[in-house]
Amino acid sequence: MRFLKGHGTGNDFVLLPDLDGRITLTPELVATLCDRRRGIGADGVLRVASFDGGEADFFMDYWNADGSLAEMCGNGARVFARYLVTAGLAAGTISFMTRAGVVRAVVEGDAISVEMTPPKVYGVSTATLGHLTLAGAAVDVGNPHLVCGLPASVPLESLDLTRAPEFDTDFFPAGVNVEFVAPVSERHVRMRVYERGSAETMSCGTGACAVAAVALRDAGLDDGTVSVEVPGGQVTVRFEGGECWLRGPAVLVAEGDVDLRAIGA
Ligand SMILES: N[C@@H](CCC[C@H](N)C(=O)O)C(=O)O
Repeated sequence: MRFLKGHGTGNDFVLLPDLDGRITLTPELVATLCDRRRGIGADGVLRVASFDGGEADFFMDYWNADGSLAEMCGNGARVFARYLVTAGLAAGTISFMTRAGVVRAVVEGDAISVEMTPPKVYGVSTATLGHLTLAGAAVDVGNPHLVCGLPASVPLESLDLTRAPEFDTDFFPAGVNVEFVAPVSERHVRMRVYERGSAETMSCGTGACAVAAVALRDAGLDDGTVSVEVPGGQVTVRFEGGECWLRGPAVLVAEGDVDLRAIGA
């Protein structure tokens, strides 16, 4: 099976070109491909499929590393756009379908901007990590997020994210991505994330949008740009006139063929 590997600020993906619809993905196949020892290794899989609906020519079929489906992946969308342009399948402003609706992407040199579902801050819940329980803002970015601000006494680097944070499953019946945030200034934050279905990742685009939305809300602003530092680099999130744009680097690093029998799929 032909694949490419790409990442956006260290959030990495196996891309499977499948414009003729020959690939049948299963949770087991996705989990095997994403296995960092037995497979290729990635935080998720992006199947590049055709779309026939008029609004877009392509469908971003995103799967988390554990084989679960998610509505949206912001970094994945940037890597998906990088693939379409590199493969000569699209140029200029690119539109493609996701499970959260149509997405527009614009290539700006090394960076790619993607128009995201405008984040909706809709409630308050908690996450528990060991002995630390934190209140957080629930944010919908097409997929669910819980944005937890850290007290100044708890350094971001000190968190043990090798284990999943506990959360209120009545509040988030479909699971949640949990962001831990340390402010740098009003419009500059640092974050780490524990992703639903992928564990700790180096970056999360929808998570950055959720965190930026909470930062702007806390500053009493509707519009503005927030810089979000993640372990894998930096992205920016711009809110303007009701739109939300995620911008950051997206690169393809390899391509090849994976032997499905050898990886036990
Ligand atoms: N890394 C992604 C988010 C991927 C989906 C997430 N794990 C979920 O289950 O909602 C991003 O860049 O947005």
